[in-house]
Amino acid sequence: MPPPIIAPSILAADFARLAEEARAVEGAADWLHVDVMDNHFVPNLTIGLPVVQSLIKTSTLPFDVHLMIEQPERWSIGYAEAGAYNVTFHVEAADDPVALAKNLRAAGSRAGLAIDRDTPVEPYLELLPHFDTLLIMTIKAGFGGQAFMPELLDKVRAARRQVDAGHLELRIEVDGGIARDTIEAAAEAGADAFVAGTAVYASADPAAAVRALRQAAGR
Ligand SMILES: O=C(CO)[C@@H](O)[C@H](O)COP(=O)(O)O
Repeated sequence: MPPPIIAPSILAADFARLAEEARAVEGAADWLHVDVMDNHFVPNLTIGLPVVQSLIKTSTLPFDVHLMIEQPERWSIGYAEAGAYNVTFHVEAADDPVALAKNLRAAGSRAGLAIDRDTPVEPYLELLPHFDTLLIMTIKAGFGGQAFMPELLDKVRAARRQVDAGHLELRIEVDGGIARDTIEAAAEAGADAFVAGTAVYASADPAAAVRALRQAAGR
């Protein structure tokens, strides 16, 4: 497996200082994870395209945009055109996930498929060749600071088997409750990209927290 990706989630950052908070993990993090929520797909509201368009200009980090929104077809391409490295939408919200993945790639970003807590992964494994990342929620999407759910790692194991059997170039990303005491189990299950909000931004030294997570991932 390739070296782990550590992606701090700005959901746990100070929203009045987003550019500074992004800079605080430059040099330590691999990607910056940006949670977009619309208060419909999930019962929470964060930021949208105009904020991401501005924030992306202030950072050297690749942006890993996680759309927790209805109608991802309407908004996804705008994030790709804004320069996002990876744009992930939820399978539960998309009408035609493969068509949207193709459109994202054509617009210049990587394409990610997200699976929420209550959605099985098996029906979607055959779609993986069309994607660059598979984001498996290890909580219910919507809020940071929730407890990691180890029982959801069975989905990671199933995805890892599929990725390895098909020799796919796809990152398996986990999101929710990832911290120094949970990241190793996620890595052992087969995840190779890790989103962490609270574990990074509740720390007095976010860059050091990222380095500690990388070490705890064990690879
Ligand atoms: O997508 C989400 C929440 O829906 C996550 O990205 C959270 O932001 C992760 O936060 P922590 O669980 O690490 O605090």
